[in-house]
Amino acid sequence: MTLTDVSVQVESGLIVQDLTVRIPLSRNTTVHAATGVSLNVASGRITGLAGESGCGKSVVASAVMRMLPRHAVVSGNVMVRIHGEAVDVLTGTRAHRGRHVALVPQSPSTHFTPVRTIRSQLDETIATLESPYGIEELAQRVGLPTELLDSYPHELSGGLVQRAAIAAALAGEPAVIVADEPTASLDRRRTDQVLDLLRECADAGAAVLLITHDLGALLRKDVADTLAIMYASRIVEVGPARDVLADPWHEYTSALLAALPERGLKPLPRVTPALTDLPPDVCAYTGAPTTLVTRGDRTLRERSI
Ligand SMILES: Nc1ncnc2c1ncn2[C@@H]1O[C@H](COP(=O)(O)OP(=O)(O)OP(=O)(O)O)[C@@H](O)[C@H]1O
Ligand code: NI
Repeated sequence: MTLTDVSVQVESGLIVQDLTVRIPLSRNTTVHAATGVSLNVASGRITGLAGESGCGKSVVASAVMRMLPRHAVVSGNVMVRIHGEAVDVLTGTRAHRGRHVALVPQSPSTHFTPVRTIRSQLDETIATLESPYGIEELAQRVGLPTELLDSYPHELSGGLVQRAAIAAALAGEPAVIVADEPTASLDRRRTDQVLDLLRECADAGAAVLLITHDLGALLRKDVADTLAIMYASRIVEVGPARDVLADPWHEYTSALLAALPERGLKPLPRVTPALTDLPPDVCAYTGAPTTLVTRGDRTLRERSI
């Protein structure tokens, strides 16, 4: 089975098949923002998507959220399956946002407007999404003390605002939650709390795509079931998170792990190339022509010659 056959594995959840996104900047310059990205996230599971800044992680999130720039050229499939029924994200209506798929953003304080209380903004989300939940119920679910609901975003810590953002994401009972660097501005304790909360969301049935460049947190918390590693717009390997972290198959994954502070901060041997200047059909990391090869439950982009 290859990665492109993933649809048969996911009864409920998110399926990304061969997603390619090109963003024209000028007549001669195009950003190769995502190339042949295939990923699946089953209901009840967390799939981590990790890689350095600028490799295309948020572009994948934007495709799933239907938030790509209008002039982006997109091919491939993004589907949300709910009990076997598929919603085509790329061609369907925008109504799916918040209901089928919800975003937990990187900077929740920019997600909420500063001039209104958390309560009024959550109330609005609940009304817009016709949420089955009341505000107190949602606040309790994410561990946001209800007496803080009348605060303005700037009056709360980053961790608490992130909980409010997760409450907003849960309001529409989404089948899929895309968390794009949800712990980027948080200290270790609050990072761990948010990761625990995402685990609870998955345990309650959501398919969670967790975008991060913090492999250290994934190692520490063991929160992802599956882990995909992305480099210069392409997935270079994917497999059970524990296996990928303990025994990386791609040299880029090994380099990322060696660069962690707890592993000696070894500088990455190559800088990330500009995505405007990518060679076709070769791995930007190794320079070799590559194919995706699947062995058991792991897939690797490996040299084809
Ligand atoms: N709207 C856009 N217009 C033009 N280029 C874009 C746009 N959005 C993203 N890009 C480019 O696409 C590439 C991938 O960006 P993306 O934001 O997905 O990276 P990322 O992996 O999420 O990085 P980070 O970890 O810093 O968030 C980058 O080269 C970026 O400059
Ligand atoms: Ni990003």
